[in-house]
Order: sequence, then C-alpha cells, then structure tokens
Amino acid sequence: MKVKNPWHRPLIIFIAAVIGAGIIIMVVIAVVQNKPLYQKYKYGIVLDAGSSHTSVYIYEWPAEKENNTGMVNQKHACNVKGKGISSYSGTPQKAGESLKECMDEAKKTIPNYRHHETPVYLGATAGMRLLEMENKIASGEVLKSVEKSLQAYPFSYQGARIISGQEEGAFGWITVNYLSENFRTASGTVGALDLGGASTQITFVSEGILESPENSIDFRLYGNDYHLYTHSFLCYGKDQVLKLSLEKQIQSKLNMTDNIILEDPCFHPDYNVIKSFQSVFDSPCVKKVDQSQKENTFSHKGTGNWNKCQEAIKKVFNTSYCRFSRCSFNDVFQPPVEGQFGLKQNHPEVKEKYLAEYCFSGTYIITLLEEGYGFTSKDWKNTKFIKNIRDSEAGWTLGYMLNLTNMIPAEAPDTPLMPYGGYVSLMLVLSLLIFVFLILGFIFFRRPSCPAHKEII
Ligand SMILES: O=P(O)(O)OP(=O)(O)OP(=O)(O)OC[C@H]1O[C@@H](n2cnc3c(O)ncnc32)[C@H](O)[C@@H]1O
Ligand SMILES: [Ca+2]
Repeated sequence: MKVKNPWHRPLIIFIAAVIGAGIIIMVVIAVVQNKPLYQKYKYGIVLDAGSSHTSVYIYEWPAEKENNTGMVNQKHACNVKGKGISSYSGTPQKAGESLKECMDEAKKTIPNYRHHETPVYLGATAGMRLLEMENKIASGEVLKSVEKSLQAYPFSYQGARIISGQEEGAFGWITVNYLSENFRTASGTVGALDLGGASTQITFVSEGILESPENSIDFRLYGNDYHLYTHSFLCYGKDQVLKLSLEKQIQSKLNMTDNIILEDPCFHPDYNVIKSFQSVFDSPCVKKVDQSQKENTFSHKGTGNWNKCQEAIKKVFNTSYCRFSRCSFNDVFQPPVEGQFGLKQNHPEVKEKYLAEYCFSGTYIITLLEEGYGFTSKDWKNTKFIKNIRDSEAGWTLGYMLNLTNMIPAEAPDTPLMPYGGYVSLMLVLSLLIFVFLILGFIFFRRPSCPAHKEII
C-alpha cells in the first residue's frame, strides 16, 4: 500500500504558513519597535537674579518621561549684561529692560510650538533680600519691572519673587543630588555649599537632632526621606564680606584726622586704589557711618600677607556667643558637618577685573569652611569645587523648577516586570504556540476511528 506523505495535507501546510507569517511579523515588530524615535522635548526657563548678575537657564526634558529622575538637562544659559537687578533700585524700569537680550535668545532656542506651555520663573536672591530690607518700595518696583518684561514673552509666566535663604540652600542641594542621580541609586547624598556675592549657603543631610526649626527641612523624594540641615548667611557672600572686612578696618581708624590709609593684607602689594566711603557703607550689612563721613575717601593699599589676611577675615565671624549646644558662627546652630560636599564655584577662569580680589576670595573660602563651618582636613578631602554636572550648572535654579513642576515624585514609580518590546514579543510567541497546539489538537482528535475496529463491527 502506498503511504500518504503527511506534508501534503493542506492543514499541515496551513500551520507551516501561519508559523512562517508569525516569525515574519515578530521580526517586523522588533525592527519597528527598536527604530530610534524622534524625541520630543518640553522646556522650562528659570532666571537666577543674583546680587552680582542675572543668568537665564533653559532646561529641557523628554516629553513623555517627566517623572524619571535625571531626565532634565540644561539646554542653554545666558548671562544678562550688567549688574544684578537690585542695582536698578534707582531706575527700576531698566531692570526689566536688562533681561530683553537673554529672553529673546530663549525665544529662538525653544521651538515656537512649545512657547505657550513653557513655564518661566524668576527667583531673586540675596541682593534683593538686602534691598527689600533697606527699601521695600524700591524692591517692589524692581520686581514689577521684571514681571512686566517677562510677561511680554509668549511663555507661560509663573512669577517673579525673592526666594528665602532656606529655599536657596535646599534647592541647591536638590540640584546637585538630582544631577548626580543620587535619588534613584542608594549611593547616599552629597552636601551643598554655595558662595554667592551677598550670601552663602550650607545644606547637608543630618542624622542628629536639629535644635533650631528654621534650619530643618524635610523632603520625601523617590521613596526616600531626607532630613536636611540648611542655613543661608545673608551678608556672607564674597562682595558683602569684603565690605564687612573693610568696614571693621575703617572703623578702627575713623578718629584719625588725616586721610585714611587702609593697609590690607588680603590684597597684593602693588594694589593701591582710592575708594569712597559710600562704596563700603552703601549696604545694610555694614554698620552705618556718620552722615558727615559719607563723602570721604580712603586709600586701599595691599600688603599681601596670608596669615594677617586670615586674622582679619576671622574677625567677621562672631563665635563669642551660642544659644545652642553648638554653633557655626553668629549664634547660628549647626550640627557637625557630615559626608561629602560639593561647593558651587561659578568662575573657574581668572578674569582680569576680579584678579585683585582673588587673594581675599581664596582666603575667605578657606576661613569660612574651617573657622565658620568647622571643616577639618578630613572634610577637605571630601569636598569638590563644582561648576557643572553633566553640562548643567550646579546652582539652585534646576531644583527650584523641579520642585515647582512636581518633577521629582515622592514615591519611586512601579517599574513593569519587563520592557515593552520584550512583553510584545513574548505575548506573540505564546499566542503562536497556543494557536499551533490548538490546530494539532484539532487534527489529533478529528482522526477517523481505526479500520481494525470497523472490521470487528
Ligand atoms: O547668590 P547671590 O549672593 O545673590 O550672588 P550671585 O549669584 O550674583 O553670585 P555669583 O555666585 O554669581 O558670584 C559670586 C561672586 O563672584 C564674583 N565674580 C563674578 N565673575 C567672576 C569671575 O570671573 N571671577 C571671579 N569672581 C567673579 C561676583 O562678583 C560675586 O562676588
Ligand atoms: Ca547665586
């Protein structure tokens, strides 16, 4: 008897065709799925209105991945020409005008179709805090002027305000740790130090009891609780401390009848500049001088002596009184510093016009860390001077925007068991298998009864 070839049976051919088609579909899906997609971005703008200058930062992040930490990057930064907005207290309308060039740049950098949904925030720091203390009306006028200027752009204006020192410290800490991806990994966090022109901030996670509630701030980020110590010292930024230090030296010579000559160990020996009293006493950080003295000038002469410079700088820290179990300086509670630190350094390059102050700045940084915050040689090893992390500046602005747009979730999002592509492929293979087994089962159970059995009947 001729044996029938089972492969000729149409059903078997059909099964083979289905399996073949299935494999082709799987390959096509895998190719399409893994094709690089055109990435769409969203944008946010934050203006850092500092005491010495204003910077405009543009951030971008993939449109569909807003809640993933580490997804927001700095796309562009623009330095506003001229001084900080607080310097326009006499001509407030110029504060708004000064932003124009950088805001026009932002308009060009961000695609037109995203303009209306791009939030714009302006945060003013210590320069405006000082102006508000001195002249509330003037600071209000300056804020109104920048508000009017920003509202003229097609972006989504979200407000211009003076942020508190606590916010400045906390958002600086969030920025550094977000960019270092410390929230997602269990690597621990780094403390943040920021030295500005008019204030300086210190922020770190502290396990101990914080004795002053105004220095304590708690965050729950990505499923972890963070108990932070933070403090901002108004008047202890570089420019204001220089005024404080000069004031202390001038006060000791005010009773002199001759022209005042200030021999300053923090300036190099060739430095000799005539300065007005006004340039030192124009700030609420220094004690007021007699009205009659305001027109006076003094000779500021450098003598270049590091040890004497440090002695002079130490005098601006008051460590004679502390209401708490321990203090940094000026009666401010501070627990012992813990862990690694990143100190935000804005200007690694040496610019001619700042050269004269470099000796003072360097000595001040060391004295602030050692005498002020209580850093030891061990802590120095754990301290990094940072400008950028992954091409984004390490200042408070990114943390501020992440917080206001709720972009760091309190809880870590649940991640699916497998990636989407893997899930689709697995489902397809399983469906094919089920289909094949169904067909085979159908063939098996539909077989005619065996002929021997028939013969018996
Ligand atoms: O945070 P606040 O206190 O409001 O001030 P700021 O934001 O304006 O302060 P910065 O960190 O931008 O600048 C800190 C100091 O560095 C000074 N500075 C600016 N450019 C510099 C450069 O190229 N080299 C050295 N110092 C510079 C500037 O005058 C400030 O005194
Ligand atoms: Ca600043």
